[in-house]
Amino acid sequence: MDPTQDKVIESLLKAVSRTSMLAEGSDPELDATLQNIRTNLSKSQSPEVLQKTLQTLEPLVLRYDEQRLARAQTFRAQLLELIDSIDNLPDTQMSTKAKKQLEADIRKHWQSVSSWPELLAQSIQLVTNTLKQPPRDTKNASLLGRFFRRKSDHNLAPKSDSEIMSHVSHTLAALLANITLPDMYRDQLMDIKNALTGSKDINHLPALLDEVINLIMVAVGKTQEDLTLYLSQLNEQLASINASILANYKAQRSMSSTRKDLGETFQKHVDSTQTEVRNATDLNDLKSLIDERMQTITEAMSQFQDKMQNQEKHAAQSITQLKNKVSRMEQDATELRTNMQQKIAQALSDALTGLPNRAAYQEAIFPLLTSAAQVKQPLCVAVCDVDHFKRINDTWGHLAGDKVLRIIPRQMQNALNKESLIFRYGGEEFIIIFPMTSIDNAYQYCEKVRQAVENTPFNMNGDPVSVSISIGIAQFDGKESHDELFGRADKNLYKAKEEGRNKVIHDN
Ligand SMILES: Nc1nc2c(ncn2[C@@H]2O[C@H](COP(=O)(O)OP(=O)(O)OP(=O)(O)O)[C@@H](O)[C@H]2O)c(=O)[nH]1
Repeated sequence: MDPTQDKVIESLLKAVSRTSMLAEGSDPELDATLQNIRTNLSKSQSPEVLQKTLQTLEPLVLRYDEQRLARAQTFRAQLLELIDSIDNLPDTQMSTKAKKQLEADIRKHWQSVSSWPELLAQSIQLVTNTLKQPPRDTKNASLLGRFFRRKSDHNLAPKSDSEIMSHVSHTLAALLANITLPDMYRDQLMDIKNALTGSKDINHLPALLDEVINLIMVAVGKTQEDLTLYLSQLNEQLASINASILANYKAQRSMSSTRKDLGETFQKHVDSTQTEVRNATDLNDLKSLIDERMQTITEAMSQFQDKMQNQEKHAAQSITQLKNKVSRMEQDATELRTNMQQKIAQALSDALTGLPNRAAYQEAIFPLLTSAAQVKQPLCVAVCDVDHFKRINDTWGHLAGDKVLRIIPRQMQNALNKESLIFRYGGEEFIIIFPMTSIDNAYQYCEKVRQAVENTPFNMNGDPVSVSISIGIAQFDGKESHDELFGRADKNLYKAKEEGRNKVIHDN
């Protein structure tokens, strides 16, 4: 084959293989097929094998779409039920206009997964506004009491906080059950569910709802939609590229058969000329015979040249088309990658403190543990928890609590070196990873952090307030699981709390 074509096809196959990697992670069977495509591409460049593999991709993409539709239908039903159940509560007045508008939005956008977080946020907003309205006739009914008494239950006693939270937890769990979450979010999801069922304080509800929305946005938001769209485009592109490869192979075959035809035509003329020259008796006859033969050969040559020129032109055009397709695919892949990176960055950072969040911690810790074990270098994990934080909230309000949570990481950063990684693990809990650091050094850094927080003059409504944190540290032993390591650090944090707080404790 022509070396230029070889190169084009090679870079094409590379692009196909690279772009198929981007679609990974959305469906296990799809993953398996994409893996299969990559294996086939690396083993063989035969268009037949490529075509066969591509045919298996299409039904999987279609199935993925069907599943997405079913999930969206359930999501729509759950959302409408949530709104109706709040509208049917006693003593509540949901704005008819807002309700109608929201229902219209749901009807319009329910199929677009990227609109789910927005629809959910709007629903929560409507619910909150409705519940904030003063009761129509029962002035003294509590917010929660109103939340869970049906309009027909006017004379019944308000339900307890735990019943209310269990109702909320049920509705949100049903919503969460309809989204596919990657494995790394499993713990976070479990924590949200536990918090919903475990907490009796209505003040926690907005933060938990935020987390639910965030989780939905992270897990099935725009990224998934981009991915689905991209998968169908990828499928089309792969099919058309495959067709171009086949056409090129055919053109190659046809060019070599044209050359063969010319060779045969020459041979035939040479053979018959030789015989006729041998049998010729007259010089003039011989001269005109040779003239005639030369004429025929010149015509055959010029026909051959025309045919070859056409075929070469055709081949050059199809190579240009192939090149364009490859560069379009590469461009799409780059855009998608940038888009995904932005989404991932958003999903991995905590809105209040700007620190990397719990999901970011999960992503960071496992590779660090693997490499610490491989290169036999120490690594420590510290779990930090603000002392009596509930008191700060209860005394000066949640906004003051939030301010403390924003200031503490800055103090931590000042006390630590560049290599240490700080995460907001949740609530008033922070994690520090100390790569390549022994327990003694990690302890010294944590002591600095503890002192920095203790010496920070926090100011609440003009009053100076002292805040402290307790820290538990553990050093990775090179073999244990992450849970074991984390468990030891957490146990040390617990000891620090038990021993009076404002302390750093590590394993001996
Ligand atoms: N302001 C604010 N408070 C939060 C946030 N996340 C969690 N909290 C509160 O943090 C408090 C944590 O309280 P607890 O777990 O009882 O612990 P604590 O009061 O810090 O006591 P110890 O840990 O035993 O020292 C709860 O009141 C939560 O409502 C947040 O983002 N902002």
